[in-house]
Amino acid sequence: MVNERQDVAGSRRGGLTVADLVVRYPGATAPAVDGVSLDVAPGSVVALLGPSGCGKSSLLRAVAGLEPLAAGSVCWDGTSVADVPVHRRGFGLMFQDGQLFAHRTVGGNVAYGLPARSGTRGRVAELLELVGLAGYEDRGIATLSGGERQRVALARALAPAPRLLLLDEPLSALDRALRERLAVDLRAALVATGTTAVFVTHDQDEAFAVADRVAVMSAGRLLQVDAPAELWVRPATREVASFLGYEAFVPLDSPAAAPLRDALGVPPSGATLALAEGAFVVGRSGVAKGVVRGVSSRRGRSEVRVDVDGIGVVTALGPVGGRWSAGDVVELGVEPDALAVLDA
Ligand SMILES: Nc1ncnc2c1ncn2[C@@H]1O[C@H](COP(=O)(O)OP(=O)(O)OP(=O)(O)O)[C@@H](O)[C@H]1O
Repeated sequence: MVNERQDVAGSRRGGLTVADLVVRYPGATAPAVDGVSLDVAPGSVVALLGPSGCGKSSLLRAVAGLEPLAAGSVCWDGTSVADVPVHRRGFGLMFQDGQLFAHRTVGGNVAYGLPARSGTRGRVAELLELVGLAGYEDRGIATLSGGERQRVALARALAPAPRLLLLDEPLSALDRALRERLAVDLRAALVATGTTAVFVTHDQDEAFAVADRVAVMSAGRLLQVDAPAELWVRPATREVASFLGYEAFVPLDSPAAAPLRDALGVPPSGATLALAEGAFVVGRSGVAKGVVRGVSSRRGRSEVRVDVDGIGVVTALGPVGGRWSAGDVVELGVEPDALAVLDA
C-alpha cells in the first residue's frame, strides 16, 4: 500500500489533502476505505482508478461530506472541512446520470447554481461553448442524447466555479466511442477552467485521458499514485500492472525474456518483466517465434493470440487484413512501449 506522505509542510499545502481516511459502513466486515492519504494540488486532476467495489465512490463521497469519516481527515487549503456541511464546502459533484432537471431547458440547468444577476446569460453561453454545445440554451433536456446530457451536466457543475469538482464515473453510461471523445473534451474543459478535480473511473484509458495523476485503488487502499506515463512505464506491483492491462509476467533473467531485454536495453536481473497486449508484433523483423492459437480483429488491426515458449499465451498485434490459422508458427518483433520492468 502507498500513501502520499504528508510532509511537515503538508498541512499548509493548497488544494485537497486527505489523510489516513477510513470509511466504514455499518455491519460491513472490512472498511470500504482503509486508511487512504492523497493530495490533489490546485488546478490538477486526479483519477481514482480501481475495480468495482474497491472503495472509489466511498472515498469521493467522504470528501464531499456525504459519508461520515470513521477516522482520518479531509482538508482544503490546510483546514479541516469536517464541520463544514456538504453545501458549504464549495465542492461540486457530477454523477454517472447527470441528474439534470427535466423540466428546465439546457440554459436553465446550467444557470442553476449561478447567482441571479445580469451576466448570467453570457456565462451560460460561455459554459455551453466550453462543453461543445454552443447555442443549445433553449433545448429541452428530453431532446438531448446521452452524451449531450453529460455535457450539460458538466457545464452545470462548472458554472459556480467550484473550488473542487468531484466526478463519479461521469462517462460510464455512454458507449465506448462517445466515452473516448468525451474524456478528451472533459479534460480540455477542466484544464481551460483551471478546475481542481477528482475523477472516479474503473476504465484505465479514461483515467489516463483525463487525469494529471492516477491513483490506483484496491480493497480500500491506494496501491500507487503517479502521472499516467510514469504509471504505465513503472507499475509498482504486479497487481497494479495487471489492472492497467499487462497480461503476462516473466522473470527478467529467463531465456524467454532475452529478446525483450534487448528491446528495452536492460540487463538480466531478479526483476519481473510485464508484457501488455501488443508487446509482440506479428510480422515485424522476428526476434521470437510463437504458435497462433486464435485471431480476432479490433478497429481493423488483427489481434493474434500467440503461444510463446517460456512466456505463455499473449496478445500480439498484426497488420490489417492479416490471415493466420490456429497452429501457424509466426515470427514476432517486440514493441518496447508495451513492456514494463517490475522491481524485485
Ligand atoms: N451505503 C452502503 N452501505 C453498505 N456498504 C456499502 C455502501 N456503499 C458501498 N458499500 C460497500 O463498500 C465497498 C466499496 O463500495 P464503493 O461504491 O465505494 O466502491 P466503488 O469502487 O466505487 O465501486 P463501483 O465502481 O462498483 O461503484 C463495497 O464493498 C460496497 O458494497
